[in-house]
Amino acid sequence: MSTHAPVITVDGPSGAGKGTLCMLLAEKLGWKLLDSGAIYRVLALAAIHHGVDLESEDALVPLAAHLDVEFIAEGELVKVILEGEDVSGELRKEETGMAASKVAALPRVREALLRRQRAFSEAPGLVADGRDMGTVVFPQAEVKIFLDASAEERAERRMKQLQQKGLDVNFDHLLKEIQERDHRDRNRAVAPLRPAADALVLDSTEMSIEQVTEQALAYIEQKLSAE
Ligand SMILES: Nc1ncnc2c1ncn2[C@@H]1O[C@H](COP(=O)(O)OP(=O)(O)OP(=O)(O)O)[C@@H](O)[C@H]1O
Ligand SMILES: Nc1ccn([C@@H]2O[C@H](COP(=O)(O)O)[C@@H](O)[C@H]2O)c(=O)n1
Repeated sequence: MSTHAPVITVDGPSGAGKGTLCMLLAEKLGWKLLDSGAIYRVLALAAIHHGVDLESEDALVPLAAHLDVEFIAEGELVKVILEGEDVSGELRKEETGMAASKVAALPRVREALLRRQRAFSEAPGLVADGRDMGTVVFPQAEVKIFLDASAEERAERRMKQLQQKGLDVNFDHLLKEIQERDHRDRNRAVAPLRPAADALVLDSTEMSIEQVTEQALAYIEQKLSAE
């Protein structure tokens, strides 16, 4: 007998705060967490390591279908092992995000990664972070949130995040990269970034992490108690 596990989806553009919110929600609810962006990032890294063209759908599909990756939770951090190698640092780089958005635009690549993402759903529940969690991967999700923020605010947040890691970054360059990735993610032919029709849209431009979490939790409580 299969047991139904509830799903909360959080979609939105890069730097809107999805990862931060999803981690807090998963911790608070004691639910599993899916960082679907990490899967696209791992695929992009596998392609780069094997010298595979990021636009060659024929070469990327078998790589996606046989990705040898392990996500190991270590407290608040997740160690990512690709083909036996720790790629956690490389995974979070801006250029890896850009490469991920190129492979993510290919329809058969997305198809090849669908089952792997759906397999994360298990009791007592799943919090899923991505671009198409509420529209394609978990259309039946009990709660859907679309977290947004202006591109300028997202570039500002990313700049602070990278500066905290000791990196020297340029705001205009970051903003341009964010806008380019937004454009690719929003305009691709398959699973474009957009809110599901039944999602709560939260614009976090002028909200703190605490305010976003509070509003999300209130909405989740309301939706789950109405089930
Ligand atoms: N409401 C907020 N106000 C200010 N800073 C925020 C807010 N939400 C998140 N941040 C900060 O912004 C940065 C980016 O957040 P996060 O990584 O959660 O975004 P994301 O949407 O998951 O991005 P990506 O899709 O690229 O992984 C982090 O440093 C985080 O602490
Ligand atoms: N459900 C998803 C998740 C991610 N992507 C693509 O991967 C890129 C990297 O995602 P991050 O959340 O880790 O920044 C992103 O720009 C998308 O192109 C996706 O298509 N679908």
